Amino acid sequence: MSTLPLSRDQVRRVDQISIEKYGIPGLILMENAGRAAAEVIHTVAPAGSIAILCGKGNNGGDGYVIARHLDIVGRKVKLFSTTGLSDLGGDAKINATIADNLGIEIEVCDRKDSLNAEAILAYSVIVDCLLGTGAVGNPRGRIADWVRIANASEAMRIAIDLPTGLDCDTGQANIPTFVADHTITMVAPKIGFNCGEGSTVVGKVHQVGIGIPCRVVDEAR
Ligand SMILES: NC(=O)C1=CN([C@@H]2O[C@H](COP(=O)(O)OP(=O)(O)OC[C@H]3O[C@@H](n4cnc5c(N)ncnc54)[C@H](O)[C@@H]3O)[C@@H](O)[C@H]2O)[C@@H](O)CC1
Ligand SMILES: [K+]
Repeated sequence: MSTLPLSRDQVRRVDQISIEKYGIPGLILMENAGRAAAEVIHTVAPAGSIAILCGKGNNGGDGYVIARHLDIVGRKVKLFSTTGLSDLGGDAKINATIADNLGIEIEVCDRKDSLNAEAILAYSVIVDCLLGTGAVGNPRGRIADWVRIANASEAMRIAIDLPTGLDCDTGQANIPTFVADHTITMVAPKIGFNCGEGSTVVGKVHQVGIGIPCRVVDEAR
């Protein structure tokens, strides 16, 4: 696995080259990402209930896969999503549908008055699948509200790919930024983890492979 940090554009190019040039379906990459992340979560937080906060992009898609694999190993897990099934798309929708079909609890909070801070605060682990490499600028709307709720909780906080709010390239902590105890990052660490305020919000970084060979990562540099 490559340990050289990647920029936002580079890591997105890695995914694009894998899918378009080498024909690895995005759904397989997401499955590998979610399964690997679930294994790390089960290791660093071997007990306790787990809330997974999902945005509407593929970072949220990872969250539905993570929920399924944690459910398989018997963990109490609940998904909180900013977006209902009918408004999701692509691989995120497929994995949300599977989670829903399996009866994994999903609470959709698509209105300001349905934020449900108490419900989230009841969990001992909070997993941030709100924004990943598709994020631009300060987290907005419900995503910002949930980051603030998570940061105020006493739960163990785990970010998937990168903490929501952290600029992947500059390490600027936008307002608000999820302050993680652990960050489980796909393919390679991101440049922003070690510059700006990055090191103050990523916690312990765990790098996981998602089935992309090193030479594809090199092509994207
Ligand atoms: N096929 C792939 O490309 C893979 C992607 N993966 C995951 O997907 C992530 C990237 O997914 P996406 O490109 O869908 O992007 P994101 O999941 O980061 O989010 C994009 C969505 O967030 C919204 N958004 C952007 N900035 C915002 C802000 N500041 N406040 C509120 N909403 C905002 C956008 O309108 C868009 O709907 C990666 O970080 C990784 O976790 C992994 O599953 C591996 C495979
Ligand atoms: K995230």
